[in-house]
Amino acid sequence: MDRDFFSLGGLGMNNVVIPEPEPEPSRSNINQADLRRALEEAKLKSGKLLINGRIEHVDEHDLEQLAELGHGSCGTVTKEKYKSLVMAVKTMPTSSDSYLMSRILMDINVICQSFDCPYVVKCYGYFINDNHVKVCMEVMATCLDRLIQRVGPIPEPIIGKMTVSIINALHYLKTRHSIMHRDVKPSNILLDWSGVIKMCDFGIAGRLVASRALSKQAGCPLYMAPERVDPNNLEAYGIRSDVWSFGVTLVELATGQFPFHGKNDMERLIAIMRGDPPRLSVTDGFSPEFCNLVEICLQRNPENRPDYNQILNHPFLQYHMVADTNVEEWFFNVNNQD
Ligand SMILES: Nc1ncnc2c1ncn2[C@@H]1O[C@H](COP(=O)(O)OP(=O)(O)OP(=O)(O)O)[C@@H](O)[C@H]1O
Repeated sequence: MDRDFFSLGGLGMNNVVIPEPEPEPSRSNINQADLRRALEEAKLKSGKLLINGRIEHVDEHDLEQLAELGHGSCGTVTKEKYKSLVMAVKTMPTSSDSYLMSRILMDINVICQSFDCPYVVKCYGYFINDNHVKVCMEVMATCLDRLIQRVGPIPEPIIGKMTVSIINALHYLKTRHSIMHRDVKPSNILLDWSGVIKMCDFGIAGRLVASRALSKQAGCPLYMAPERVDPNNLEAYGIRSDVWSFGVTLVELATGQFPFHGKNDMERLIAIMRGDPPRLSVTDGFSPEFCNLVEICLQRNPENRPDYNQILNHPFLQYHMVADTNVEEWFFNVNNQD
């Protein structure tokens, strides 16, 4: 590792406040001076890639584009090569919109500062210019959203291993950086060819103040906890809202389907606010421990949901932490069955 790397605070921005991404109607709350300072700070580290433990100064034009990997609401992800290193590069247009810019800077900052967490996708560095921001990450094989679209429900032992990684990532973000992810869903969980699971996409992560976050609307509404969807609830919310999104994700992985039904998103949101939370059943072949974990995470009252320490100590996690499950082999087999 480059000697100066840790003293520089990794590639993240440690000395500035990044205004929290707050979608409409609170856009005007974004502090423009903080945003400018964060952007200037980020530009100082633009073009520095951490490769094999050393920082290299790289010209983005030396990256060779190989293939498209996917796209989301903020930009496109492509497979690109620099010398012999193949990376996943997320390109997002630089925006005069403060909300979008704070989202981009938050994403960069969290991913760069989390370089010491094995459950967060690794970042090599980034490029920022007046037109776009390119974040260079390790290449993963797929996100879990695409995986279930292709293979359907995922076997419980594989979900067990995924659960251990997801909760460790969320616990790390909370305890080390005092942030909550706020967008936990299958498309933000990635799997590599050796069966390693990591979280990505920290654009709308929220800083926790006294264990609570304030901006309400950030995140994909369909995975949001009822207390975040409810327009009449103006209370701040805590990590237990991410625990709900994690519970919804578990049911989707186990059944292969998004668990709230309706003809459109509005009907699905009403089902989230008013309907019974989804459950798994032992009669469908799931273990009692798995059914119980889903049940306690999908409690309508956030105070009845467990925190990360309680989830890490839950019998389902305790079992799968040490279980001899070969995710790599399972993934190899599903890739080669058709
Ligand atoms: N490091 C990576 N390696 C391989 N594929 C990736 C990587 N990061 C992202 N992808 C792919 O690119 C897609 C788009 O990612 P991105 O983070 O931009 O958006 P998203 O999370 O899918 O959607 P949204 O931004 O709307 O939440 C992902 O769904 C995933 O399939």
